[in-house]
Amino acid sequence: MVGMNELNRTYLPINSYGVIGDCHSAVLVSPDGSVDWGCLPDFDSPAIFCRLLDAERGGYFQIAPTEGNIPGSQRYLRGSNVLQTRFASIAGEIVLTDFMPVETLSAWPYKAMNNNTWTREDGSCHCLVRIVECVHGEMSVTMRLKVSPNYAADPCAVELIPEHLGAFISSGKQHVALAIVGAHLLPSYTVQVVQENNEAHATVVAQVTLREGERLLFAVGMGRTAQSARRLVEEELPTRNFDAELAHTLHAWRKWIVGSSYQGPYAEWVERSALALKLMTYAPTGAIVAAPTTSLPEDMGGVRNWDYRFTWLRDATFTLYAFNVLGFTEEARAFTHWLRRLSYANGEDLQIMYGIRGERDLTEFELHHLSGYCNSSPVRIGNGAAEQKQMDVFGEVLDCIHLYRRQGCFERYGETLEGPLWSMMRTLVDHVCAHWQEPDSGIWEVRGGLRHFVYSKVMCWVALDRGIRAAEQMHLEADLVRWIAVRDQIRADILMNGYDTNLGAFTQSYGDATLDASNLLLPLVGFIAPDDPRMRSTVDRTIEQLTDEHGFVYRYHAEDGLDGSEGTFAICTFWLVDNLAMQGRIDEARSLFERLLTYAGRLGLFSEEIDSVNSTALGNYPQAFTHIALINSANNLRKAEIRMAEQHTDPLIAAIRLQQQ
Ligand SMILES: OC[C@H]1O[C@H](O[C@H]2O[C@H](CO)[C@@H](O)[C@H](O)[C@H]2O)[C@H](O)[C@@H](O)[C@@H]1O
Repeated sequence: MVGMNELNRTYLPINSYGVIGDCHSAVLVSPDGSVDWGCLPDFDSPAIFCRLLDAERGGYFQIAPTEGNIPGSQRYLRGSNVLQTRFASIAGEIVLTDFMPVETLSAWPYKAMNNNTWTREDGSCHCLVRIVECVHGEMSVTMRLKVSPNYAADPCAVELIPEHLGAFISSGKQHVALAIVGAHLLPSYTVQVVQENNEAHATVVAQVTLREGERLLFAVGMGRTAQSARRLVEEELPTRNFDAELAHTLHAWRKWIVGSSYQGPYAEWVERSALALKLMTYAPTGAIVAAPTTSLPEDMGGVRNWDYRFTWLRDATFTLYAFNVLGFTEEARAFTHWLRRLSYANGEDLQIMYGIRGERDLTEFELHHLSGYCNSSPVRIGNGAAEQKQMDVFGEVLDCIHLYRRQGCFERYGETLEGPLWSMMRTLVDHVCAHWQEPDSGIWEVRGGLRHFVYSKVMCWVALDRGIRAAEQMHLEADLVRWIAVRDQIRADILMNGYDTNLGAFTQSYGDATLDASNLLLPLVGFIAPDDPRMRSTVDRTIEQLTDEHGFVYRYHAEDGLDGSEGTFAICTFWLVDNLAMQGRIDEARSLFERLLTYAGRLGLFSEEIDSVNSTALGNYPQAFTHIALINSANNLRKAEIRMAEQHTDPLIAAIRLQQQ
C-alpha cells in the first residue's frame, strides 16, 4: 500500500512549515503532518529528525491520513505557538494538534550557563506532543516515526514496548522515548517496525482507523541515558496529563502575547513575528538563536548553507530592539545576564557569537553524508564566523544596554549599571577607541578577506556614542575626553571615506564604489538624519541598484569570497521600508511592506531570503532577523502615519509643529 505521500515527496517549500517550540528547542512541522526537522532537547542538540536536509536518509515523525492525497492545512491556535493541521476528505476529517509543553514563558529567573535542560522544574522531561483526533466521519491514519540520531550519522536500535505503550530508540548516545496513549482503546490499531534493505534507520509504523470522537496521543521525549528513556516510555509519559499541559501551554503563550503593548497596523503580523521570536529564546540562559535550523540554502543547490542555532550578539540585540517596540523587557533582562556571564578576557577576545550556554567553540563541520535541502550541500554544523572580527558587534552590544537603561529596566528590576556591566561597557568602548581603524569581515560575515566596511565603522561610532551618553547621564567613571574625541573622529572619517560623492551614496567599504544595504541602518541607529541629502540619495541609489523587479533588496552585488549567488534579503527590504517611511514616502513604504508580506508562508512566517527568480523562500527558517525587521517596519510605518496625520490635521498647528522639529 502506498500512503502518506510516500511517492514524490521530496522537499516542500521552506516557508510551508509550521514551527513549534518550548524555548529550549523548536521543530518544523510540514503541512502533510511531518516533523522533518527536530533537535531535542535543545536547539543545538544533534538532530534526530532531519528529512529536511536529506529526504532519503533523514528521520521524520509523520502523522497523516493513510491515503496520501488528502492535503493538510495548518493554522496556529489564536495567540499561541500551538499548531493544528487539518485533513478533510468526503469520508471524514482529522485534526492534528502539535505542541511542546511549556511551564512558564517568563524569561526569569535566570539559572546558569550550564543549566541542566533535560528535565523541567517539576522533574518531568521536555517533549513533543502530537494529538490526532477524528472530528467528523472516519479516517485511516498512519504514524511513521523514523529517528535518525546525530544528523542521521549514527545507527540505532528500535524496540517496541509491549501493550502498545510505544517504542524506545537508542543510538548509544541519544535515547528517544515514544509514548503512545490511547492505542489500547482502538481495536483497529496495529504497530510494527519496518526497515527497508536500503535504509539505515528503522521506522515505527502505526496504523489505526479513527472514528468521530476517537483520538490518539503521541509524545516524544529524550532520556539522558537509555535507562531514563525507557522509564519515560513505561512510566512518566503515559501518566502525564497532556490535556492539562496543552491548556496550560496555550494559556502561557496567550498570557505572554497579551503583554505586548503594540497597537498599530498589521497587528496580526506583528503578533506572529513576536511569537516566532519568543520561540527562539533559550529559557535556561537568556540566549537567543538566529534561527532554529541549519543549512537551509541561501542559494538553491549551492554552498551557502550555514548553521544558525547559535547566539550572534548582533542578531540577539536586534531581537531585543523588536521586543522593546512591543514593550517586552524580561527577555532583555535575561539576555543582559547571559552577556554578563560570557567568557572573554578583553575586547579582542569577545566573540561575535557564542553557543546558547556561552560556548566559545563553534567549530564548523561539513556533514558529507547528508545531501542537503534540494541537494544544497554541504550541510554544515557549527559556524566558522565565530572566529571572525566584526567590529559592529561592539556598537550593537552597547546599544542594547543603552536601550535597557532607557527603558528603565535597571530601576524596574532593582539592578544597576555600575559594576560588572559598566566595566564590560568600558572595556568594549576602550577597545573600539584603540581598534576602530582596523578592517573586519563586516555585518555580512564575508569570507573574502578583511575590509573597512562602512557599517562596521558606523557601529563603532554607536559604541562610543552610547558609552558617552551612559557616562554623562549616570556620572560614571570614564575617559570621556578621549571617548568624545574618538567619536567625532570616527564620524568625520566615515563622512570623508564612506560616502562617494560621484555615486551619491554611502558605499560598502572605504575606497569602493559598490552599495551595501546595511547602510540603510545609518538613520535607524542615529548616525545621520533620514532626510539628510546624503541619506536620501543613498536610498535612491539602493532602489536603483540593489533591488529586484519586486523592489526587494539584495544585501550587495559585490564579491564575498563564496561561490554562487543569493536571493534578496528580507531584513534589507524591511530596512528600505523604514527609510521610506522615515522620509515621509509613506505610500511607497506601505506598498513595499505589503508586497513583502505576500511572500510569507501561509502561517505568516519568513525565512531569511526570497529568490527573485521563482519567488521561493531561501535560507534558515524561521529567521529572527526577518521577524525583527517586520516588527520594526510595522512600527515605523505606524509612527510615520501618525506624523503625517498630525501634519494634515490643522495647517496652523502643523506649521508650528514643523517649525519645532
Ligand atoms: O553570507 C555569509 C554568512 O552567512 C551567514 O551569516 C548571516 O547570518 C547571520 C545570522 O543571522 C547574520 O548575523 C549575518 O549578518 C548574516 O550574514 C553565516 O552565519 C556566516 O557563517 C556566513 O559567512
